Amino acid sequence: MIFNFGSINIDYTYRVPYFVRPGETLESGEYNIGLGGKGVNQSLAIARAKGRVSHWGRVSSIDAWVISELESAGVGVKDIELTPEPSGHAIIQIDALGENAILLFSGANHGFTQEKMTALIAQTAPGDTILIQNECNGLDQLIPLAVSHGCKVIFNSAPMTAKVSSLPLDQCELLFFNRTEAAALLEMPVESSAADLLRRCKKSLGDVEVVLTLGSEGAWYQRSSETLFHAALKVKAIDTTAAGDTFVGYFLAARQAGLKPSQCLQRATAAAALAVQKRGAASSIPMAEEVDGIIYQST
Ligand SMILES: OC[C@H]1O[C@H](O)[C@H](O)[C@@H]1O
Repeated sequence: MIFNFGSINIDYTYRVPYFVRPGETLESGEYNIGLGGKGVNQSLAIARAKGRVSHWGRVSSIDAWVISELESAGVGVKDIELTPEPSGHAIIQIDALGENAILLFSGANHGFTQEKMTALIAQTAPGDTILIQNECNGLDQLIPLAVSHGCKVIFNSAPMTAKVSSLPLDQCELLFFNRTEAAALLEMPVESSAADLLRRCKKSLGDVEVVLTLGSEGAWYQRSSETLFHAALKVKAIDTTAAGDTFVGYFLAARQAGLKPSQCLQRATAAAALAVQKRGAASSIPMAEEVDGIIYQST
């Protein structure tokens, strides 16, 4: 079982010709409300990939429908708390190239107490996996707590903020970064090559496993002296929202099923290629059969 300590957001998505500029009022011709949040997207991706996942989260009681939606997708929901605070939400602009710009309101995602985190970790067993992104509060407490309980911590540093550099990342088992996140954390130029970023990761984080995602280029996996690359499938992106989350979820479900890192990369890149061809966050995450199909066609 993967326990995902993750955000739950309501996404308000607007298609725009370009991202709105300071002082400008820009009209959007298309608008959609849907389920999102990096945490929820990753839980759904694990479940759609046929992995076993239980979501730890907080959402407003007004948005209790989220729980039914996750449950019917196969995500464990018993530790999702309904709150009096407003849910986290995101205002997402999608431009003509399918790229996104996201404004985030944390809401209930930032209401975890130390007591609650201790209770969540207390129900795990040594060897369990805890997945974390950077949209909930308390990570500086949760990571050491999970590690001291014998859990394996997997961290996706999205969205990147200054606090990530103060987290005990060397205590994690596996880290997912994109190029911008890795460069910020390692204090390197964003134009740095993947090889340089990975070399610096090894120097700073030792033998922690690292997956470096490079969007339409592909993704790297590194562990000790083993380094692997898998190229992305060439597709036309219409909406890149949640592609990174889809990648993380599919990679972890494949790992949970005992596949080799090269196969985890293959499934994750195929799933992300499908996700960018659909609109929305949670709604764009493919089912395992679609991923099987695209892998079959491309080999
Ligand atoms: O990664 C995509 C997600 O980022 C933000 O958290 C939005 O909620 C969106 O669903």
